[in-house]
Amino acid sequence: MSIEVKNINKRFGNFVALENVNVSIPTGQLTALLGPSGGGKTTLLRIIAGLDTADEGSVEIEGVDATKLPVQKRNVGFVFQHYAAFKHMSVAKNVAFGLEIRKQPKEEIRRRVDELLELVHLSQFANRLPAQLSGGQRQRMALARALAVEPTVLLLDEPFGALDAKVRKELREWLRRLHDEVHVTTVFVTHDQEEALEVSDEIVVINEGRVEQVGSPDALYDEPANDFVMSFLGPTTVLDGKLYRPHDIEVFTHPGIEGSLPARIVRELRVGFEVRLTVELLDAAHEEIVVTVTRAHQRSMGLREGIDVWLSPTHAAAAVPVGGLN
Ligand SMILES: Nc1ncnc2c1ncn2[C@@H]1O[C@H](COP(=O)(O)OP(=O)(O)OP(=O)(O)O)[C@@H](O)[C@H]1O
Repeated sequence: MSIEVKNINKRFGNFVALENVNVSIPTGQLTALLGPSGGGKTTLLRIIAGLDTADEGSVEIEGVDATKLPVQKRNVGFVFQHYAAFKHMSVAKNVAFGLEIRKQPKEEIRRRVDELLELVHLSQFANRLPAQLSGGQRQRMALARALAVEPTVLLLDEPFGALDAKVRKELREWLRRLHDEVHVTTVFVTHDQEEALEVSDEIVVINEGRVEQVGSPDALYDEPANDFVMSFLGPTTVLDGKLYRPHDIEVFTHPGIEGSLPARIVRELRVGFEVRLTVELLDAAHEEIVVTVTRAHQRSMGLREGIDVWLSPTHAAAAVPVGGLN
């Protein structure tokens, strides 16, 4: 393991920001800290970096107890949402900065900067000033600068958070490919579940200062530990006291499927290729649930407002009890 976080507790006054947090972050992987705003992700990242100290607990980096080590001695690289570049220095100089203060030979620095700029696809902008770059290019420069000193771990706090949705999506694909090339142990904070599912090898879900679940994107999606994790990863609906994903509920236009529940379609809403059907159960409680089907499926089955249907979760559906166990 590259980073071992053990029994971390952190309070700000009376407020508990992290409670008994234990996380093992594997070497060479891309790990996401995922969770809602205010959950404690940044606080945990800052404690790993040495920018903040925990009240209790320890942090080990590559087998070394780093709990009391100052930030400069941890050999970590960071990139934050708003990256503070040296405005008067060229892109190449910004990337070279960490190497120059370490007094590396000039030729070696030039070679390394060229290599890094190529890695982040900024070679043609080497002589520009940071203000002459787009937001996405600036974040790529920040990554090159953080990688220059060959950190043991790279810590990214919502590095693409301030960018528009399209650039964000491009950069997350780029980050994945970059990581496949350099394999540096990377921890990145995000509140965007799609970003975490798409980019990471491992996800740590953090909510209200506690770790809710740790696992691969597939494990989290297929076997969410509880209703919080399941609903944080995407839309859900309640059927028979359990939480399901709306596309995991099958709709039949005839009765007779064992365990299926009679219902009536009360609304339909088309969103792109899918159709969200609001369906009212024909029981005493008249609960409304949401089912999604493809447009083609809706057409072929004639699923329209007002018709009676029968509902049954698919066999492979992930399901957790509502208000389920942690
Ligand atoms: N220096 C501080 N003093 C007091 N409270 C703080 C301090 N830093 C963080 N907090 C509180 O600790 C909680 C966790 O904050 P943190 O920034 O770690 O959350 P987060 O999960 O990273 O959220 P976001 O995605 O919004 O950045 C928040 O309620 C925040 O207000």
